Amino acid sequence: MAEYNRVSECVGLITLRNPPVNALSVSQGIVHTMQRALSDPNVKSVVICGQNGIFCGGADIKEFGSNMTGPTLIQMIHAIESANKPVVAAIEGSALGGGLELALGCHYRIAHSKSRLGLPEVSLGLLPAAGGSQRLPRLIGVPAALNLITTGRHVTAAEALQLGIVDQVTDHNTVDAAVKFALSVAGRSLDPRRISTHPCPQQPDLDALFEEVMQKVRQSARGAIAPIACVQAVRAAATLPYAQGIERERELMATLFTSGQARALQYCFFAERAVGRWRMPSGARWDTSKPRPVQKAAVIGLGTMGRGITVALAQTGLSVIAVETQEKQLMEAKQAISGMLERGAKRRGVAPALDRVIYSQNIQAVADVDLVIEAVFEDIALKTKVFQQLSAACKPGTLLCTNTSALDVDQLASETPNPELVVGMHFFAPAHVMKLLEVVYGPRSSPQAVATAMQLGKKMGKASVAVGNCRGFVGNRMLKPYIEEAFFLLEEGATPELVDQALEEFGFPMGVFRMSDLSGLDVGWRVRKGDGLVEPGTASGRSARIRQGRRYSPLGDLLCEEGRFGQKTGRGWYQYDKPGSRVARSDPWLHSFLGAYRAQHGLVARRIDHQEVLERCLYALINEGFHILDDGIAAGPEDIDVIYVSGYGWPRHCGGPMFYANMVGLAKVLERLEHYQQLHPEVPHLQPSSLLRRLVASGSPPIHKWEEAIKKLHSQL
Ligand SMILES: C/C=C(\C)C(=O)SCCNC(=O)CCNC(=O)[C@H](O)C(C)(C)COP(=O)(O)OP(=O)(O)OC[C@H]1O[C@@H](n2cnc3c(N)ncnc32)[C@H](O)[C@@H]1OP(=O)(O)O
Repeated sequence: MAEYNRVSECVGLITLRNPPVNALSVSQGIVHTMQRALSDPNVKSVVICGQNGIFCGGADIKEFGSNMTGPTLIQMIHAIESANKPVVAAIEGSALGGGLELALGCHYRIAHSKSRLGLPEVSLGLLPAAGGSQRLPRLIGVPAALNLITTGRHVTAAEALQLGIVDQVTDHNTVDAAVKFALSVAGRSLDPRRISTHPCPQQPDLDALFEEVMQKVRQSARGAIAPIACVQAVRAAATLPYAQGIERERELMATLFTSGQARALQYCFFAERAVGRWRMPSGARWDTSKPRPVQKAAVIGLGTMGRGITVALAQTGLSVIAVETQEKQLMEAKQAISGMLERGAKRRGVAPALDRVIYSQNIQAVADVDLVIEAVFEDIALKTKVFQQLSAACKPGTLLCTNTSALDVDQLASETPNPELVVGMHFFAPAHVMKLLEVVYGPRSSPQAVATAMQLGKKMGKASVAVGNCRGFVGNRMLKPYIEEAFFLLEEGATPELVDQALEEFGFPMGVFRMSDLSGLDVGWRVRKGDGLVEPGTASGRSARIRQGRRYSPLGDLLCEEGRFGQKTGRGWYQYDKPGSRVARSDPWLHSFLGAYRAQHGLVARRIDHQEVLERCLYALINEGFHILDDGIAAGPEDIDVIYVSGYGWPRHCGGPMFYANMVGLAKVLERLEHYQQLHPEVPHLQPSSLLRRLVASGSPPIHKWEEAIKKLHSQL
């Protein structure tokens, strides 16, 4: 996996060969090839590069679960650093994690201008434990190293040069430049080039710096342990001799390596890639379905969602026709979209894509686009009308996409002459920022339409997940029982503060009630009204809380009747200084309202602890996830987990709801659902899904075997 050649007569060239990213497999022969180069008297210096334009993507993450043998990365890098001939890293593509650590063990680093470097181990629940946490602060100073190691961000070659990580940046052939450089430094003393022998650059008030960074990291980590261990490791670099620092790095890594969080984060890494390999129940798949090229798109309806989608498309390099029928709204949208494009461009240091967007009041302007995204108000009659107009206005073959969070994609498709061209593209607000996109296929959507929407989503930088058509698709369908349980907990004695605190301690950025205040209580109220669940009046007792044969909490409706829509009205589950304010404060009115409500309904408040909040809200959500898998709406648990981690704030270090269920143990989840179902028989979403029961009965297979197990279980039905 490492090839050795001699070039320019006296330079040993070691090429890492382990496609696709030249990950450092432990069995790799770098040590062996290094020994060859060092023992060859004709070799004066050595260059290490990677094949196919990528230096090295780091340690092989797939190997983390297995028993690893052979020289450790630390030993290998140490051997390189102690070599008595100069070793130069020729960095193209990526030098990440163990890849950058290997480069830091080299005496010099030459990078291509388009390469990117970083220590992203923290995002896998780890720390740079091949000496990276000890060498980087010695090379670039404590503050910069802390920033890179605790965030895991990748830096450009230009920034790496500025920080002092690399010695030279080239626009030309990197290996040639490195070989030339290696020849020029042959014979020079290597002592000043061995980073591990340097002290960390002096830093005034080190304690205050670490305290400040630790506080910041704890706040943003939301329960993740790796960022904290990263700070501790850098602190060791700043305060201890290298050998002791390495020992501290090893201890910290040992704790992280076997933690559930590292497993969860590594699962997320692979799950994000797995969702790109989508498949539909019809048998259509990513690798046999060719996407259509999309150069020109249109967005219909320029409310909040339409504006965000327009910005996302334009920033991806597409020409966009943005349509809004009312002149005033069109002008307002134009101003807002231009502002968003300008701010985005400023952040990314590029020119704003203002001229990529053409504004029109006329739907006929979409005549020659390749794809349309309809983003009008969430009303089936209005969307149907728009779809009919689009079918008449667009050139044959134009893909028609609807941005809906709840409506039936198949029903809309049936209103067009070409239902195979219709898919849902469910964006999340703000659409140019949020990473998630649900691509919703109906029974008649063609594989090509799905492939095109998935590819467009990927180009926009979204985690795009293909899902089947059902009420709420995947994300919102699972959210419903989660929210309902939270309402029931309030009826039984909890407060919004208690529920939110439990969920935020678990790792959600916002608890369910703060989130509801942010998105607006009126949104759910409108949906419940549409479903015929909202009854005006003040009926009391148990029967008033049973609707359509199941337990129902009218608490949200009652708040809406009071005009409490959340942040936008300055009152909701919390109070705010003024409408639009974001700082939620506990509201005594709400507490006395809850007391009066319980009294009116004959409910006696009891003490509810965090564990009950988590079990009832999370297990109800997870249970719906099992229904979704059973129904074939999501092809596998990874699809659900990516949706929850990228769009719903599920803490990444818990891997997503299905991974979490797997980690807690399916039997335990089943037992707790059964327990709560006995206590609340009128709550159908606490009734364990038959798939969960069948998986437990078949011995609770690990998550990577669920898909196979589900296929087997389905074939037995
Ligand atoms: C201690 C720990 C140490 C010392 C470590 O080094 S931990 C690993 C640190 N490295 C990383 O976190 C880098 C992870 N990889 C990436 O960020 C990206 O893959 C990339 C920037 C290197 C390339 O990106 P891109 O071109 O978009 O390609 P993909 O991301 O789709 O990846 C292609 C396939 O390669 C697999 N892959 C990538 N990195 C690794 C790795 N380090 N170990 C094992 N496999 C890796 C990835 O899963 C893709 O596989 P398929 O999905 O195609 O099967």
